Amino acid sequence: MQQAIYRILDANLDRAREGLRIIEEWCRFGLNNPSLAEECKKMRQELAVLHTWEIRQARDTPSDVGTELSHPREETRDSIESLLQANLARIQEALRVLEEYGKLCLPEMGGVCKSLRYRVYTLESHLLNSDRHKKLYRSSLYLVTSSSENLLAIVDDALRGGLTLVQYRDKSTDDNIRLVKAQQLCKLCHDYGALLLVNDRVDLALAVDADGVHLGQQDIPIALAKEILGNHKIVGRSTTNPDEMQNAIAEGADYIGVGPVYKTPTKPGKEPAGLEYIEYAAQNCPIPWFAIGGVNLTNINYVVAAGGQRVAVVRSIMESEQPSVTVRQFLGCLG
Ligand SMILES: Cc1ncc(COP(=O)(O)OP(=O)(O)O)c(N)n1
Ligand SMILES: Cc1nc(C(=O)O)sc1CCOP(=O)(O)O
Ligand SMILES: [Mg+2]
Repeated sequence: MQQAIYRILDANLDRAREGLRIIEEWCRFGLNNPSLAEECKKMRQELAVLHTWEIRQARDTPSDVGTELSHPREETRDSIESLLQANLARIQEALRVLEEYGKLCLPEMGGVCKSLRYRVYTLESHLLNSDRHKKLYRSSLYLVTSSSENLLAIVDDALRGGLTLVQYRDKSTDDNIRLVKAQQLCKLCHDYGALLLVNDRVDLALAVDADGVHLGQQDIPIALAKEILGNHKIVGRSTTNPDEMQNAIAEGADYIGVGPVYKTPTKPGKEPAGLEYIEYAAQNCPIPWFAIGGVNLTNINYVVAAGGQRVAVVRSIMESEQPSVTVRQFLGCLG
């Protein structure tokens, strides 16, 4: 019995690791995307740790009745997409098997493989999904809104300046008005081909068919938000330190907020994480991340020097006399 389970684990650890290597090669040589390639490599390494001597010892290839079995569809691939799709599915299947059989004898394997499966879903979104994730990748400036009578006019002007990512953040308005504003913002952003995410509220994001939601540390699990919104939508998470970053990645976040970089009245009482955390993110974060908190046109060069390539701002744009000009200036600094 134990021997049979170890053989299953051995075969599926191999499948998952091979599948990841195939995806990694495309990220590295096809997309020239070092962060996605690094994420694949990290996942392979985590699986390698689980692939212990005892499990490898159980291998018995000559008596494996499955080595000759292959589906005709595995013999040909008609595009890179179908190759990626097939291998991502293979990795997900293998991780599911590892999760289930691992529970019988190696309890820690279940948890690790579950988290890896979420990360593979995120990888899949970045590689295959819609324009939405590509737009997220390409966005270097993220406007997080604050309450304003001129909300739509400010966002409109900022979009004219080239902004491609907006978060509707409104902590105090009544829900019936919030719903209307979220609808209006969603339409406005989509008219410009930009993305709209809703802060905190998965229900509002669902109701207006927004592109996703931004969740804080106290909000619901990312997997649940994706169950509600669909895996094709974007879910982001705020982080203030490396542990929160690693948890968000393990949970399958599509992007994270990294901050506060500086003390900011927009988020009173939240101690700055500083440029050190930006440097950490630059070295360690494989998914898109946005430096947030007190970032403006005067200090953005420090953020960029620390490795920040994307920033999220509230006041710098919401309080600007000319949002479109400010957007262009930010985009100029972010290259
Ligand atoms: C891009 C981005 N990063 C961080 C936050 C902050 O989220 P949270 O910690 O949930 O705080 P509130 O914004 O809800 O007050 C964010 N909104 N966006
Ligand atoms: C909404 C928010 N979240 C932060 C975090 O660090 O999680 S800092 C922040 C406020 C950012 O506003 P401004 O650009 O006006 O300083
Ligand atoms: Mg929040």
